[in-house]
Amino acid sequence: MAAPNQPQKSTYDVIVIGAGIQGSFTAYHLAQRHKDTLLLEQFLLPHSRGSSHGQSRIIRSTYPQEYYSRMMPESFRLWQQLEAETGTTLYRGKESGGSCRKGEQGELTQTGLVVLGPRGQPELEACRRSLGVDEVLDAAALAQRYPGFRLQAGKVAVLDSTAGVLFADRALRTVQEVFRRYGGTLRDGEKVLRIEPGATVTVTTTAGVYKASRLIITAGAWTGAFMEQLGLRLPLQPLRIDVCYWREKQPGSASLGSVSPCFLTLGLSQAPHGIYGLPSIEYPGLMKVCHHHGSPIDPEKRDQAPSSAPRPDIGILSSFISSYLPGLETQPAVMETCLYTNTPDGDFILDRHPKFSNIIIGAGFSGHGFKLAPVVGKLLCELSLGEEPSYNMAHFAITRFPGVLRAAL
Ligand SMILES: Cc1cc2nc3c(=O)[nH]c(=O)nc-3n(C[C@H](O)[C@H](O)[C@H](O)COP(=O)(O)OP(=O)(O)OC[C@H]3O[C@@H](n4cnc5c(N)ncnc54)[C@H](O)[C@@H]3O)c2cc1C
Ligand SMILES: O=C(O)[C@@H]1CCCC=N1
Repeated sequence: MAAPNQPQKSTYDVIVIGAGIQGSFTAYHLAQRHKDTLLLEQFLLPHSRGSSHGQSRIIRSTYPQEYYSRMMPESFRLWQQLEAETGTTLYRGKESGGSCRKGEQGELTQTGLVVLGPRGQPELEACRRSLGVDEVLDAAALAQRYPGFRLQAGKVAVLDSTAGVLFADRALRTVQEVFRRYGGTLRDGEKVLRIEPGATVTVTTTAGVYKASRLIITAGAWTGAFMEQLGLRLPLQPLRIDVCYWREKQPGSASLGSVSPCFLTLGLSQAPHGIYGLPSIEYPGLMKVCHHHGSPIDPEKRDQAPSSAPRPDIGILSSFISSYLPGLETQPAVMETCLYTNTPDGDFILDRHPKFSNIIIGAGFSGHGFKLAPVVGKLLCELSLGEEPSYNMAHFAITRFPGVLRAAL
């Protein structure tokens, strides 16, 4: 809020639209580099209407695609740097300390992560290679290590012992605090209504008009609508995700609550999009197990789905749980909602607008962007400052989608 009788500042070096984890980390990098930065958020913070809310997200080194696994060491380092800068614990994993400790969040465990799938499945093999390990665990080896899991015939597990759980809400709050500490301006409860491109970009919100020589759009599930305004039809599909928490049949008996690893599946015929799970943080005794997919949704209407609407995800999860996690009940005890914004290939969009090179887009995080937000923010910052990005950006380019450019120009 500007002081009474003082005109509100309206000109910045850079404006970032959307204070989810991607916009907040982008703004953090810009402010750290002494750019006068305005971060705009439509909702009052904190809010639970986008993709970055909730207590937990998986962080892992392993990825089937090497262009993501190559970014993970830097991402781990930047998360640790933020922890050190603020004296805040942001995740529980091997690097951040021992195996079991009592903290604000209760009894937490160094989790690790197992990737489950058919023996020899190409993406599972790529995950194994990304970790530089030879070993795969069969059913007996996995059960010995993690008694809650029952691997089905022909399936194996690859262990990523670097993996852990990020405390998502706390991470978001922390990065925004540091952004402000570096001199950045965060205005929440202020929705962007219009963008006028040009050498100086003009941004009109519900509360004011701002100008900057650079603009970054990280508006999550709302990004597609902005892009239409700017002559681009990006293939972004918002999905409504059922976030499900499952109770142990006998509390403590299945070693699933707080002491299980994270997991994700690849190449299971019963769940081609994948299923993933995390030990309990938000609800003691419940395990978070979700389908890596959901139903198409307009983000403005996310809460209008009738409670009687079919929930195919629950059937897929129940069947997976009865086979692989038999210590859990087969109906969820708690269900919440979150949004993914998917691209057709599941890769992010991190690029300049093809016509307006001072407008940068960070979108399409396809349900796996949180862990990489420190690096994504750095890349979006570099793109906006006209610098050579630190990583090869070919997989994140807008031009990989035919037809998008023609619509723009
Ligand atoms: C259930 C679930 C589980 C996940 N699990 C993992 C995981 O384990 N590991 C992992 O790495 N990733 C995970 N992800 C993915 C990760 O959370 C997302 O990729 C990430 O949060 C996307 O952040 P974002 O900043 O792009 O979007 P958002 O958080 O949605 O931020 C966009 C912001 O822009 C604002 N905005 C939009 N329009 C306007 C406007 N007109 N004016 C001003 N502001 C505007 C929105 O209000 C919103 O706050 C998961 C996602 C979900 C939903
Ligand atoms: O990115 C992650 O680790 C999670 C689990 C796998 C699917 C998506 N999100």
